[in-house]
Amino acid sequence: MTNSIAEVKKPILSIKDLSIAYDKHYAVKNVSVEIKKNTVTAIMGPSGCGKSTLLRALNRMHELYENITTEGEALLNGQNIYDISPIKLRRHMGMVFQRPNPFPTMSIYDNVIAGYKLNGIRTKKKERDEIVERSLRDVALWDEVKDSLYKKGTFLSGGQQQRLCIARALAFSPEVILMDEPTSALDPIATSKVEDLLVKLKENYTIVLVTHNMSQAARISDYSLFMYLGELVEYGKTKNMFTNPIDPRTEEYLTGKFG
Ligand SMILES: Nc1ncnc2c1ncn2[C@@H]1O[C@H](COP(=O)(O)OP(=O)(O)OP(=O)(O)O)[C@@H](O)[C@H]1O
Repeated sequence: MTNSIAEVKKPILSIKDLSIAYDKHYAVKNVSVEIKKNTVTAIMGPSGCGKSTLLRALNRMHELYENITTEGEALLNGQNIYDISPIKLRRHMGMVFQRPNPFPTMSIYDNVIAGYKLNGIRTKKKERDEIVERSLRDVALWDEVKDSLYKKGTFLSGGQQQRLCIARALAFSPEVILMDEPTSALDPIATSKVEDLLVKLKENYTIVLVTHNMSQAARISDYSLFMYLGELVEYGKTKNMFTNPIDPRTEEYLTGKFG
């Protein structure tokens, strides 16, 4: 069900009849939705409703597992993500996880540039320096770490580590950043910094954010999806969904009746 609003922004990602099953159990069922460019879109819903499964499918993370089947399609700028190699796709669609996970043996600098190194992409030192500075500036971390770039990433606070992981995702200048509860392991101050950052980043990127935190979705997302038992129950402008949900299940969830 879609909130009836004049849609002005262009879709960057079109998900069509996407279903994902673990063995024979469907965790995501026939989801179709268009994610608009330069927005923050929140995926909400009670535990186990398929939020992370849907997000991971967009980055083709399920293919490594034989028991997981994916049906339907997802188009990035009109191109089927299954027609792009996973490595190339991940340059266009970065991923940030729940727990900050900088590579523990690498310096801050090497963490930011890790995607290039791990994929064997050769770059000149000057170019690498520029990518590292740009990415760290984008996450408002440059001033905090510019004098300690060669210290280990794990020396940073939890919130700084998460911003470092976002910088690592930004190093390839992706179009879309997929985020799976990126603030759930952070304290309120670090959470608020990451939220401010996401609102700024949407000027240049499109953000798809799985969150358990309804007030976070209300604060920073432009559009929201509400999922229940693997189905997309409702999609629309966050403001409309929170003030005037269409489906009774959305209303029950938003008013804390379950989840
Ligand atoms: N690797 C897996 N193997 C089998 N079943 C899985 C696997 N991962 C998830 N599931 C099942 O798929 C369903 C959806 O899980 P998923 O993690 O996508 O939900 P979620 O909405 O992200 O939950 P949460 O909010 O608790 O993280 C659940 O029933 C879950 O048990």
